[in-house]
Amino acid sequence: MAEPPVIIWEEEVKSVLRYMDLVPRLEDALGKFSRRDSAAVLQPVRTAVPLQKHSGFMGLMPTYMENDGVLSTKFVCYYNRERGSTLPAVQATVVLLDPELGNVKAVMGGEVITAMRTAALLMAPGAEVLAILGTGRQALSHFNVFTEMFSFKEVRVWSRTKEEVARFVRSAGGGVRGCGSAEEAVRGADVIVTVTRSTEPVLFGQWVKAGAHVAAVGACRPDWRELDDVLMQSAVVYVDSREGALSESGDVILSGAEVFAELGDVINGTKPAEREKTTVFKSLGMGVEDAVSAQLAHPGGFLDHRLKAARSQSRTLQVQHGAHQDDRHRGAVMSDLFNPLQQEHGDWISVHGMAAAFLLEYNAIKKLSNKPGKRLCGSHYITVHFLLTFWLGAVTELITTLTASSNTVFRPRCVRAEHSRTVLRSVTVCSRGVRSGVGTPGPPGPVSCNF
Ligand SMILES: NC(=O)C1=CN([C@@H]2O[C@H](COP(=O)(O)OP(=O)(O)OC[C@H]3O[C@@H](n4cnc5c(N)ncnc54)[C@H](OP(=O)(O)O)[C@@H]3O)[C@@H](O)[C@H]2O)C=CC1
Ligand SMILES: O=C(O)C1=NCCCC1
Repeated sequence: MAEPPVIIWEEEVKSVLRYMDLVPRLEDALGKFSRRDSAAVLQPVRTAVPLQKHSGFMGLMPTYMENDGVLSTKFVCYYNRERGSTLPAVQATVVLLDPELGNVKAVMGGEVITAMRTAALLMAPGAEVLAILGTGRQALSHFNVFTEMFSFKEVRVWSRTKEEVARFVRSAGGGVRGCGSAEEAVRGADVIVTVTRSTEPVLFGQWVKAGAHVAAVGACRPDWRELDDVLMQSAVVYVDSREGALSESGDVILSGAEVFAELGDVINGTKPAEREKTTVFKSLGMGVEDAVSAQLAHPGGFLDHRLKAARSQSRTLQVQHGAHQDDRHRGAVMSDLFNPLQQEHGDWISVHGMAAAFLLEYNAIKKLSNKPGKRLCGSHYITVHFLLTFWLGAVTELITTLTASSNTVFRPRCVRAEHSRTVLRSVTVCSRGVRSGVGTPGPPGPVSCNF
């Protein structure tokens, strides 16, 4: 008999999913999708069931990845809420099934998955000014991932409600300029993200700087728009799915714009990323993105130990978002990369490092004590003890991080840090300064467009 399904709540999904794990899987999934190999990805266009009475629809997003043994569907309810409503626009649930038996293996909250997988597709290396139109849930996830991955000189935000702009600026913790109009936000921006529930254009081509990249995330029905015809017809248009765009995107359908490529085509190298031109990525969201995200968070999957840890500890592990300081990018990438490495591999190396430290200390003290006429005691002992444990602790942590990130036999898969945080804690406190000197690793490769 099949096991009963596991329920994974939003908080747990949030605690296990990280961009560093998600980004390469999304990249792989989008590439597979665009090859149109039905054994790699089978994903029909979303079925939308109108919820007329509530100004919304329920989207069904099934996906089968035969080669990977992943079968899933997302149910997503989207509502065009009344202005000022505090109810969420998107509610989602992802169901993972066993493709052979057909039983449900897991049911998980789909809002974090939706927010993270949507934002993770949009990258913009080298851009200096980011403009976000909209201040809701997607606006925040896009702000988080963009500012984690890239160092913008300026971030501007606009939404039609002044108070919402002020709230967004406050919650972003500084470094964001609230704008009084969409035009003010957009003029001169290198990257523009539209994340509104608008059904009419909010972004006009005449405002958009030549060579800018637009990530258009809202307007997901065939008669809804966020971008005007001028922009759609003058830009090079990328989509996540051609079929999806031609049946669901008002911006594509009503403007008559030509779809140049799917993101997967760029990943596969069959179509170029036209970096010098004005580009639009029209995002609608795909089931395969939810499938790989859910597979990541699923028990028994790649992040199983994080899920177990999150469940067994009263506190949950945190998805690190950038500190709102000048070094936000560096800090966020550092913590995103090093915390998991340390969590996964740190104990084993730290325990050995501490043992080595004590051995060295023992030998040093023995040697000093054996010198004719010398006896090591009192303050001398404390000095030697402090210097050795402090600095060796710091060096141990450095070695931990570097070893865990290497691809050698010194990276045992069985190592899990959750067993003995107490051992790590002292070392971590000692070596915080040393850690920040390890050097900034590059951010994970852009999922896709790399515009
Ligand atoms: N492509 C994808 O994969 C996904 C797309 N989406 C889409 O992203 C968009 C944002 O979703 P989400 O952040 O969850 O929604 P929220 O309700 O949290 O935020 C919506 C934002 O849009 C603004 N807005 C609403 N109506 C208008 C309008 N007529 N003109 C200008 N601004 C408006 C709101 O401003 P105010 O506060 O003033 O109302 C608010 O800032 C939606 O269109 C949704 O369909 C969502 C998930 C995935
Ligand atoms: O892909 C998704 O998930 C969504 N896309 C469009 C709007 C609702 C959620």
